[in-house]
Amino acid sequence: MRVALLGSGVMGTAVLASLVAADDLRDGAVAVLDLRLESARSAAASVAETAGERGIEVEAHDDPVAAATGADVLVVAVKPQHAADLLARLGDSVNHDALVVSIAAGLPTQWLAARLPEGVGVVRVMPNTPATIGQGVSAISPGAGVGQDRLDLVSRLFAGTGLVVQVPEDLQSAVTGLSGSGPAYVFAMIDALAEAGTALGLPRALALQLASHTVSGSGAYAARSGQHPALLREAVSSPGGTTLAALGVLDDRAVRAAYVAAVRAASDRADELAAGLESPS
Ligand SMILES: NC(=O)C1=CN([C@@H]2O[C@H](COP(=O)(O)OP(=O)(O)OC[C@H]3O[C@@H](n4cnc5c(N)ncnc54)[C@H](O)[C@@H]3O)[C@@H](O)[C@H]2O)C=CC1
Ligand SMILES: O=C(O)[C@@H]1CCC=N1
Repeated sequence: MRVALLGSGVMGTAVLASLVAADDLRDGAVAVLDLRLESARSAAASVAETAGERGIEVEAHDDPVAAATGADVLVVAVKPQHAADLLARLGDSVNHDALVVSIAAGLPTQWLAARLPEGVGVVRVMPNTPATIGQGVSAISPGAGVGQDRLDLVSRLFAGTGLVVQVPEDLQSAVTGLSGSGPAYVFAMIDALAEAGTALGLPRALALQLASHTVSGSGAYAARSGQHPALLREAVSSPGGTTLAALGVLDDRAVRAAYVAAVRAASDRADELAAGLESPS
């Protein structure tokens, strides 16, 4: 199998690590494309060892046609605003039986399909940055005419990013608002908690360690325990104790409502990105 990874920024590089870990790629090839050849080279270098062990050839390109030619699967990993330009540059280099997988926020499969040769299947995926350490979550949605076999292939190719779930495409903006952008909300929380600890006299490095492990441990506990988070929160909150004093402050400052509004704002922005797209000329 030959895969073309189109865009080797933050997410493209994380997806590349997952691609080279997939059994479907054994003895295959990945062409990594970026306008900035240095970026493509550095992404390729980041997986060189694993790729070498698995007989996968990884090439760096700055020419879209050279990268896309002969690819069975093409992964679009440029910013949504750059996708039209990228697809136009691919010209006739995309095989009619190829599968295009887009991780770009907001871009509908129909919009992508309209810019690709007839018959090319499109799958939309929304990963998140913890994919970099294989602990992300990727939501996948098939476009028109994409069957279960090709969806299963995409699940395998993204398995190295972490959990893979399937959602109808009309839920992709909601997914983007929650898990796609979500790591940023959590990192902002870690930063704030660590700063608070430092202000209370903890050494900065220790405060950061305590904050990030509290978040990762709580996330793993919530995911694995099967208990509702309200019950887990209650188990921390002794009557008349320290936790309820803190939760009272968060309630006074409407932190819960702020999270709800933040996720909605991100989801609305994904819809806006889609609404702002031009029709193919
Ligand atoms: N960063 C994140 O947390 C997530 C990003 N995404 C999506 O992933 C996509 C990529 O995002 P990032 O990796 O964060 O962006 P990035 O800016 O880090 O990477 C994009 C790369 O595409 C390259 N590029 C731009 N135009 C190109 C073209 N015409 N041909 C070849 N290369 C081109 C740029 O040089 C850059 O290296 C976006 O569509 C974003 O919506 C999805 C989920 C999470
Ligand atoms: O901020 C963005 O637009 C991208 C999509 C999801 C996370 N980052």
